Amino acid sequence: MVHKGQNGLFDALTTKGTAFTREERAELGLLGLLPYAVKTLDDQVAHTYQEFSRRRDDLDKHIYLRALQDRNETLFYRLLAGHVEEMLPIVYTPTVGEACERFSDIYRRPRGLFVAYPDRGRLREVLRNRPNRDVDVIVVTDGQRILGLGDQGIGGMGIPIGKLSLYTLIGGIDPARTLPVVLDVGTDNVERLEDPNYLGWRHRRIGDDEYYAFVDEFVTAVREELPEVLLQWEDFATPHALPILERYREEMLTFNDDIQGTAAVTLGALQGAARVAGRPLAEQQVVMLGAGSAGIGVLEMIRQEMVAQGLSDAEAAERIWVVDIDGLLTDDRTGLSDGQRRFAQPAERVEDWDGTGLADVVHRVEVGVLLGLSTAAGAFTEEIVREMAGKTDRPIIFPLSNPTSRAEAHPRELDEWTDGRALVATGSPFAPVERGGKARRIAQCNNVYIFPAMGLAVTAARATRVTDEMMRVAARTLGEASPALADPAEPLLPAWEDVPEIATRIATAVAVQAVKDGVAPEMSEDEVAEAVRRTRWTPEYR
Ligand SMILES: NC(=O)c1ccc[n+]([C@@H]2O[C@H](COP(=O)([O-])OP(=O)(O)OC[C@H]3O[C@@H](n4cnc5c(N)ncnc54)[C@H](O)[C@@H]3O)[C@@H](O)[C@H]2O)c1
Ligand SMILES: O=C(O)C[C@H](O)C(=O)O
Ligand SMILES: [Mn+2]
Repeated sequence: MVHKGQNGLFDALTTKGTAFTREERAELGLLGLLPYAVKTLDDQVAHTYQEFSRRRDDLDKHIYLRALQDRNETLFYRLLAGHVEEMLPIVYTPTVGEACERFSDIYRRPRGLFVAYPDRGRLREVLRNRPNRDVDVIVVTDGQRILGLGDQGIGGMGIPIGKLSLYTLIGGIDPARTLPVVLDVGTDNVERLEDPNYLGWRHRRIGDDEYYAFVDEFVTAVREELPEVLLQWEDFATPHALPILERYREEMLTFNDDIQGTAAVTLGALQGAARVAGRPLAEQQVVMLGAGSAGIGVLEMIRQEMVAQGLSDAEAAERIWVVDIDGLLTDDRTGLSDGQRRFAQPAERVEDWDGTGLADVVHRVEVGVLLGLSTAAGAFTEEIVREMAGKTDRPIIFPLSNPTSRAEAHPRELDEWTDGRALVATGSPFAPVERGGKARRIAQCNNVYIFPAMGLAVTAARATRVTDEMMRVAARTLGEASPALADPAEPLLPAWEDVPEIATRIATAVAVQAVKDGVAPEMSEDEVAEAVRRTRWTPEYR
């Protein structure tokens, strides 16, 4: 619906700005409110691209695009769609990390919901005030673990905004049906607390009892106001992430992207890598640096895959080695969570080792797959990588920590230290690596390959739960689209221009699985495909 007059001009979801025709201007009471010239959407795209290109640094570019999004969403998405590879790192990782750190400084206009602890008891009212009535997808964070940048308090809001932009760009979710949310439960980031510009509740983070009660009030309000919405949890600190997921996942349509989305994309990328390496996952020794919710989530899915390939639970666990800040996870360690304990090696297996750091593990184990979800920049050192490369023909090495400044290794180094034999995927985007005069694109193993498709799937299928099997199907469908399957010299994951198409494929397969799992109304495969097609929103003036 297009509003009349000034209001219509400033409604970002429906405005056409200078593209309102003479007739529309007359009909909508806009005569005189716009400069005379009438532009087309394509003219506007060309113009905004030119302006975008004039911004000096990436944060300026981010600010420019965010302002455009607040002004004219159709134009924003049309511009993005034509320049995905160039603009993804601007609206999303890594630049969104900086935008979160500087959120209060660069703040211009509100977007979504700021759900603050002092408003507890009134969250139903807060939810009712939401800017968009009908919502398909909520992304919510509490800002405590923003990428590998730690606690950003309210600044974490940049992440739900960025992720939802990709739900639309890649998954075709109507931007009028998205809702970014930040739970403002204080911050322990002293820099933010002392910053006069800080826009959040200036308070230390609340204790766990108050915290879980507040999350519960929020979830209750969401379920009352938007009973069918997909609620995606994002960038919660590990001690809260899994308890929250387990508390709500059987009761409503919800998933945790850092745990489940990351696992699915990693498994997808490993599918291509294992094929090129000529060795199935179940025959690999896997080493993970980092035992947070992301790392453990990935390993859970890897173990399930190894079991699907014929191993017992125990045999799979034997092949998985997890190293955290205190060294290898072993069963004599205290203070491990249940999730971590499932991957703890028997202490006697390592009793004659000199140490249990990453270098020791790589030295002792015939490691074929090395994964990093640790935030430990540079932790995959030359010595470690060279040692691993001596043990296997095609070492599979994924430095997955974000943003770029937290990556466990640079792909150029991995290429050099392994004479080009390493099969690499990174969490953040990196420039192509040159070898023998040829530039090779580096796959970005980031949950952005999964969550937009998941949103499209559950929206189209009207699913009521996100099952593990739906996540596995997403991983498998992505894995089958790996360019490396056809040509081992190609990247492990599809190119960005193909990703919206592949998201449709993933969404269709996931929606079919939702029906099979009994968490979506009965539909034939054709009906599912048609529902997915119909759900997809495209940026054009209507
Ligand atoms: N590529 C993706 O799609 C993706 C998805 C989710 C998370 N991530 C990234 O993964 C990282 C971790 O996320 P998380 O939520 O699990 O974080 P977390 O802080 O809970 O976990 C970090 C883990 O790494 C360990 N660690 C930290 N420093 C270390 C060091 N120097 N040596 C060895 N181990 C060390 C910690 O002990 C902990 O087990 C973040 O950088 C995040 O951006 C990437
Ligand atoms: O946000 C990203 O780029 C991926 C992931 O969700 C992360 O937390 O690092
Ligand atoms: Mn995340």
